[in-house]
Parts: sequence; structure tokens; C-alpha cells
Amino acid sequence: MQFEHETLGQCVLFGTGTAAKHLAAEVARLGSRRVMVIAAGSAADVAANLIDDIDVVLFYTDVAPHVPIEKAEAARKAAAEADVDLIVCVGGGSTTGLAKAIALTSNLPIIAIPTTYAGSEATNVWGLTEQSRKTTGVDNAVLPSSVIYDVELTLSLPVALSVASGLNALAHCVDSMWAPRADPINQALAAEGVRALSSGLRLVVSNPVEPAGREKVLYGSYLAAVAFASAGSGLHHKICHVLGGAFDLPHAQTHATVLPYVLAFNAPCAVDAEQRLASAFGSVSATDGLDTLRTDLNAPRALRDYGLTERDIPEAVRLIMPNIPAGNPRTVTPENLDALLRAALVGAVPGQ
Ligand SMILES: NC(=O)c1ccc[n+]([C@@H]2O[C@H](COP(=O)([O-])OP(=O)(O)OC[C@H]3O[C@@H](n4cnc5c(N)ncnc54)[C@H](O)[C@@H]3O)[C@@H](O)[C@H]2O)c1
Ligand SMILES: O=C(O)CCC(=O)CC(=O)O
Repeated sequence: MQFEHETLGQCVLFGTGTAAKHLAAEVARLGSRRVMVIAAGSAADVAANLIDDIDVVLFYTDVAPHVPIEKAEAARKAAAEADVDLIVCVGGGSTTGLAKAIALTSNLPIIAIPTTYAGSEATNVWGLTEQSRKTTGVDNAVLPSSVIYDVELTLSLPVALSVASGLNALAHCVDSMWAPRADPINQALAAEGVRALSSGLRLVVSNPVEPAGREKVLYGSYLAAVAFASAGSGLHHKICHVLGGAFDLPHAQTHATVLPYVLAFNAPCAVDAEQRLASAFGSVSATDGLDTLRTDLNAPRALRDYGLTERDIPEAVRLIMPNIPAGNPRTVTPENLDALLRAALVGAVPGQ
């Protein structure tokens, strides 16, 4: 065995009903006196209940999907004007993404309190959207110093969104098997992520307010994000970033829909990854395992349900082709990529 693996350093505090206590302790440990809280929508009420014991100088709610550059610049300006020394973000990946955009240019530390399964809190990856093009990058300045997981904060996530977000996490695991920096450590994390996510998501669907399933999914989504941060973006992520940025498709649902098509595309050329995934799903093959899970979860099926049209496909192919990751197990051509996207558009049987 020969590989190079980097482990990112952050403090992870996991519990149920413990977020306020953990937040006060982390803010004190980091010595912060001027906290900016970012939280939008229902997460704003959640955040308001967590901050009694910390010094908040700015409560910021202007969050949008895929971090439009204008929103990032406004938030950076507000943080500078309020002279904040720490960012606390409470919410899904869009909220964490805005905190990261501020940290990217200011080096401010972040405490992330996630309420979805996107996993951005555990990566050093940032994303910004400018004129319908999503740019992503890697910078340790955006890695949150601390992550506070509290299962109670996820109980309100509707089942359909929980499934889509959980499959976004599952996509981190699957893509980590063949991404540019895949190695035995991130593959082991990804395989354990698949096990936790597939059993946890089934429990969430059968009883959304029972913490046991939510706990497994939150744990699995952390493992998934660590694997993704370490392995890098594979073919699946490159496709989804173009679809999200250029066609404004919803992030989690896009991942959930595209994943079986990328798995069916790569699996025949990635025997080791296929076997690891099949074993983690407890299935005869990786594609069968994912297919059964998606049926059990009533997962999203077709990109046309989220706004993509047949007319968009040539442009999507044109934008994705220059971003195909080096070392993808199967050669990607404009023709086979076009076929993959057309199948995902209508929800055809993956791989046929
Ligand atoms: N940088 C990374 O490593 C990374 C990883 C994954 C995702 N992302 C980014 O994150 C974004 C997507 O994140 P997302 O899928 O979490 O979506 P999101 O943050 O946009 O949240 C989706 C919706 O869920 C709502 N919501 C969140 N938590 C809730 C809760 N507990 N109860 C009820 N409603 C809740 C939000 O208000 C929003 O309407 C994308 O921009 C994506 O690129 C980044
Ligand atoms: O922060 C981003 O926008 C880029 C990373 C990302 O979105 C990961 C994913 O596709 O789930």
C-alpha cells in the first residue's frame, strides 16, 4: 500500500439537546467577544435559542442557495463593519457556505451548527456563484474550527428534504471511491458513511421525529464530508456543480437524482470501489444497493422535476467536459455524458 493522506483538524461535538451548552463552551475556548451569527428561515429561530450565553454583535439572515457573489460581498462588508471576531453559522449548506465566503477573505474562525446533512461544515471546500457559474475552491481558512452536531436541530427537516440531503451525503461517499485523491483511509470513512446513511435514512423515513435514525444520518453525513474533503471532487460532484450553478437546480435534489447514473456509469470500470460499496450497502452490487435504497426512500428520480430541460443538455455537456476529474475510472466523452444527462433528465433506468 502506498498513499499520502491529509487529515483536517477541527473539533467535533456531537449530542442531543446539547448545542447551546457546546456553543457557549466553544466560544469561550476560542476567546471570542464579537460574534456574528448567520442563520436564515426557520434556522434563525433555532439560532436565537442557542445564543443566550454568548456576545453577539451581528445577527445576519441574508442567505441564498449556492452563495451568490453579491450576497458574499454584502456579508463580508457587514462582518467588517461590525468588527466581528468569530462567525457562528446555524443552518444548511447555504448558510455554512456564506460563513465560508466571509472566512475566505477575512480568516475569521467559524463554529458551524448544521441542520441538514450537506456536510459543508466538515470540509475546507468553498463555493461561490457569479453570473450563473459556480466556482469552487479549497482553502483551509474556510474549514470551521468547531462543528456542533445536535440531533434535535434536525428533527424539523421535512422527510423529502431529509432524503435528498442524506443522498447528497451518500454522494460524497460514492464519489470519494474514485475521486482524484481517493485513498484507503477516505474509502474506509466513505464505506462506514454508506452503512450509517443507508440504515439511518430508512429509519428517518419510517419515523422522522425519532432521534435514533437522525443520529445515524448526522454521523454518516459527517463521515461522508470528511471522506469528500480528503478525496476531492469526483465526476458526480463536477456534474452537480455545473447543474446547480448554471441552471439553478436545487443542490440536494440534484445530487440525489444524478448519483445512480454516475454510479452505473463508473461501476463497471471501478471493480474495487464497486465491491466496497456493494458490501457497505449489504447488496449483491453497488447499483442494486443504491437502487433498493432509493426505492425504500422514495427518492427524487428525474432532473426535469427540478427545472432542467432537454434544451439545457448540450450547454451542460459543454460546461462539464473541461471539468472532468483526472483519473475517473471510465473515459468521459461528450456523447456518453450527453446520454447520462438525458437518462437523469427523465429518470430512465440507470446504466441502460
Ligand atoms: N463546501 C462544501 O463542502 C459543501 C458540501 C455540501 C454542500 N455544499 C453547499 O451547500 C448548499 C446546499 O446545502 P443544503 O442542501 O443543506 O441546502 P440549504 O442550506 O439551502 O437548505 C435547504 C432548505 O432547508 C431548510 N432547512 C435547513 N435546515 C432545516 C431544518 N432543520 N428544518 C427545516 N428546514 C431546514 C433551509 O431553510 C432551506 O430552505 C449548496 O450551495 C452546496 O453547494 C457545500
Ligand atoms: O461549497 C460548494 O458549493 C462546493 C462544494 C459542494 O457543493 C459539495 C457538494 O456538491 O455537495
